[in-house]
Order: sequence, then structure tokens, then C-alpha cells
Amino acid sequence: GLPPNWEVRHSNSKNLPYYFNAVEKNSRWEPPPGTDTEKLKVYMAKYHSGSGSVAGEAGQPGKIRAAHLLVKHNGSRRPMSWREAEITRSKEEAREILKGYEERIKKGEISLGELAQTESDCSSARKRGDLGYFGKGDMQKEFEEAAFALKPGEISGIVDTASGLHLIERFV
Ligand SMILES: N=C(N)NCCC[C@H](NC(=O)[C@@H]1CCC/C1=C\[C@H](COP(=O)(O)O)NC(=O)[C@@H](N)Cc1ccccc1)C(N)=O
Repeated sequence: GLPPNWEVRHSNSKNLPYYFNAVEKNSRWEPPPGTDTEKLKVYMAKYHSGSGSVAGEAGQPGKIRAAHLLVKHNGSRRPMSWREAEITRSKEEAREILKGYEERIKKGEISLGELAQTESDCSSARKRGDLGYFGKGDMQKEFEEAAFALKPGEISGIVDTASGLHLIERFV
């Protein structure tokens, strides 16, 4: 269910699917606007039937796929990350930082994935924040409730978990 001229391709370097438009010579990591995500889910299940791929669990009922950008603070359950050995910023500082990111993303200036690569305090940063497919019970409650409440393509407001403050983008 992709809009005309769009197709799903596979990035071997990142072992992730991406979306390519041969006519516009345009490619993107997130499904293009207007993608029929229900059909895409079935397509991904067929396309990624290979074992081990992040979308391997594609199509399983009740699973969704999302990316997130995490900004930790000194009250986080694990105040460290690949970016910083010891995270000392306050929760309020973290909120201000994430509010700035949220404005830029929602203005369309930059994508969540682009920012996550360098700014997210989660190891998923190397996958542009992509968490792969997950179902109920996998993530902390606040994260799960926020992610499942989003429609595919939507981006959350600031979500507060024991890990820190998150922005979440739901793909399918
Ligand atoms: N796909 C799954 N089932 N992976 C297990 C998720 C465990 C779950 N995690 C969370 O709820 C939060 C929200 C998203 C990330 C996350 C926390 C932390 C960062 O916070 P910290 O633990 O330092 O406090 N990142 C992770 O877990 C990463 N492995 C996520 C990930 C990274 C790379 C590829 C895929 C997934 C939990 N129940 O704690």
C-alpha cells in the first residue's frame, strides 16, 4: 500500500527497509505520507520473511513498529549512554532539550530518525531510533501506552518513563 512510484528497498548496511521513489529520485527511512500501513504490514511480512531481520516479527497481530528519541537525566534508572558516561542534566533541562527537538521535528525541519542518530541516549540511536516490532508487555507501561495510542506516521508528545524523556514515532 505505497503511494505511486514508491517502493520498499533494503539497506544491507543497516539491515533495514527504506522507501525509494525512482521518479522523484528520493529515498527515506520512514514510510512516505499516504502509505496504507495495514497493507504495508502484510507486504513487510512477506518481504521480510527472512529470519533475523528487524522486521522478522512483521505482521504478527498486536505488534507495532516505532522509533524513539530518548533524552536521559540525572533521575533516569540508568543515567549513562553511548553518548555520555555519566548523565548529569536535570529532568527539567532534559525536557527543554526535548521540547526543542519536538518543535524542529513537527515543523518538518528534521526527522526524528535524523536527530535520534546523534542525540538519543538509547542504543537504538545507531538505527535512527528504530526499535523494530514490539507488542504489549515489551516496553515500560508509559511508553507502550503512548506508542499504541499513536496512529501510524504520528509522533508523540514528551513521554516520561524511568529511562528518561522520549519522543516516539509510530511507523506501522
Ligand atoms: N524490543 C524490545 N523488546 N527491547 C527491550 C526493551 C526493554 C524495555 N525498554 C523500554 O521500555 C524503553 C523504551 C524503548 C527503549 C527503552 C529503554 C532502553 C534505554 O533506556 P535504559 O534501559 O538505559 O533505561 N533501551 C532499550 O531497552 C534498548 N534495548 C532498545 C533497543 C535498542 C536497539 C535496538 C532495538 C531496541 C523495558 N521494558 O525496559
